[in-house]
Amino acid sequence: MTLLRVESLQKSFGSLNVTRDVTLDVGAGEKHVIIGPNGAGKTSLINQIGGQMTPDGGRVMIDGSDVTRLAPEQRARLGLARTFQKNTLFQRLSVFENVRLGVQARFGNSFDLAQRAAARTDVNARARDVLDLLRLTALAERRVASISYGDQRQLEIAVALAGDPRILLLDEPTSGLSPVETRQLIEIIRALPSHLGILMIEHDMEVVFSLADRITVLYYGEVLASDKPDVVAANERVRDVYLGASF
Ligand SMILES: Nc1ncnc2c1ncn2[C@@H]1O[C@H](COP(=O)(O)OP(=O)(O)OP(=O)(O)O)[C@@H](O)[C@H]1O
Repeated sequence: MTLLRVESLQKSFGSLNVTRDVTLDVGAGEKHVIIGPNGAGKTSLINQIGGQMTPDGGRVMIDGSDVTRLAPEQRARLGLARTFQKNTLFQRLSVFENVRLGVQARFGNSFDLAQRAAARTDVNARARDVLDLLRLTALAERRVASISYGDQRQLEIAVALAGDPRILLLDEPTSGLSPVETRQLIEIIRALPSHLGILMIEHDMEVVFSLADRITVLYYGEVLASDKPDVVAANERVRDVYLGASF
């Protein structure tokens, strides 16, 4: 089942075409990885899907609904969540409080006043479950500023997952991580709920090929290939312009 579909997306900054007729989709349970050289337009694409950037043409569909003109919060209500390249955590709050805010951002206002006490229990329970999923339970009471950079990157994913999304966009989740932290994150991403559709940007080829069900290669804003990992790895143009001789 297709959860996310991008159709003929176009975006230019003056004469620079950062997104050129990009079409791709992400199904339930699929891990779809976007690769491409620096400046290929990967983050611009994710920003248009997340609603942080408005495309000039084409459509973004979530579960069949056209969300191209919707604000990020409205897309979040339809089940889309994302992380950013830069850290967006509240450094002075605890790990637990950050995740709880993530739960409240999605569900907080919809709880009935008379159900406040029960709702608080639900929010806390949900936050605890998400911390568990991301293996952060032992750090729950620590202030974010006091935990490692690698744990903060995991926490960003926890916050994104707090609202129980159906589609998760990850912008270079392993950037800046050590090899050990990277391997741990691969395991965590593998163990995320099986119904979740994931679209992620990644540079580390070990991560790409150990996680991806499908790979889309962007080159100067255009889709060069979009297929299963072995097919993409064997694609001559992809090897010429990006992967090189080692793959
Ligand atoms: N708001 C903007 N205004 C003008 N140019 C922009 C803007 N955002 C991005 N660009 C340009 O669009 C091109 C694509 O940038 P983008 O960040 O999407 O690429 P990327 O593939 O994510 O790169 P990287 O791998 O380095 O993160 C770059 O040349 C960038 O300078």
